[in-house]
Amino acid sequence: MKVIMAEVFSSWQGEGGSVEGSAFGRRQIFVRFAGCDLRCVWCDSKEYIDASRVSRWRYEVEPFTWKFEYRQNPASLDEVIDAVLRLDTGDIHSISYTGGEPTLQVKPLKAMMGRMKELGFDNFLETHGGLPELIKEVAHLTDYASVDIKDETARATEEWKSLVLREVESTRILKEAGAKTYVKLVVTSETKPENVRWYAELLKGLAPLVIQPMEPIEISQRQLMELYREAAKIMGRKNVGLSFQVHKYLNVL
Ligand SMILES: C[S@@+](CC[C@H](N)C(=O)[O-])C[C@H]1O[C@@H](n2cnc3c(N)ncnc32)[C@H](O)[C@@H]1O
Ligand SMILES: Nc1nc2[nH]cc(C(=O)O)c2c(=O)[nH]1
Ligand code: SF4
Ligand SMILES: [Mg+2]
Repeated sequence: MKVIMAEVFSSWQGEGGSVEGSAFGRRQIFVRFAGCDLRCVWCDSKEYIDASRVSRWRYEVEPFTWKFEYRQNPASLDEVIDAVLRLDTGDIHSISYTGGEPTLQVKPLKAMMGRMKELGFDNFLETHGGLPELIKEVAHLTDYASVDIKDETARATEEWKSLVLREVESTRILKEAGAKTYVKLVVTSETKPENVRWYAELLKGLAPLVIQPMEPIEISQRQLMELYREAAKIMGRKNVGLSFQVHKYLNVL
């Protein structure tokens, strides 16, 4: 089976804060799929969102060395799994599937998740959740899920409100399938408190929320805490947390 890959590397999970379902600080092998159907203005993986322009993928040869080898796309599933297994250091909490949007290539994603479970690994899915029909295909193989809600300021799509509703639906599907799931909201200084209140109403009783400032950070601490408080007032004080992209500060992948 073929898949359009971006990269495979070893790191620790740098996002997620301290809510249930987060794997923040855990060792992971990251499998980054090429291609995305959204266009978040602040996306830090822009070079991978047009799959047709990702002619080759890279895999790290040894953890934390920044040494890569390159292969042509499309990759075979077996070569991707080999690249993952050679990075297994015996302390791996879970395999992170990210992108781009991993669910867009749902057939190889599903096959790979099934294979990694057989090999004894847990699966961590990082997704925008905009495609609940595809989430349904992999929910039973997902141990952990981080589902983004795209704020209006991300300008991810013209159909922003319906995207949010689909993301909430994906969260519901993952929870019902037994995946430990949290929702991540990237915020900017332009994020409207009324929008955060809307997301919080939708998520209340469903899944915890982490609020993650867009990098590079431009939102003030005061604004950030105001958004936090609005969400916590609706969802409950134990169901909201902050998340930062810590890997960027520590200069790891
Ligand atoms: C590159 S995305 C890939 C997974 C999926 N497409 C998604 O958006 O959830 C991985 C994570 O990085 C976050 N992210 C990307 N660029 C960011 C930035 N500039 N600041 C903060 N978070 C960012 C996304 O919100 C998402 O949670
Ligand atoms: N260390 C590290 N943690 C991450 N958490 C989410 C990431 C992603 O790009 O999906 C990511 C990433 O690229 N590196
Ligand atoms: S959904 Fe994820 S990969 Fe796609 S543009 Fe937004 S942040 Fe980037
Ligand atoms: Mg990233």
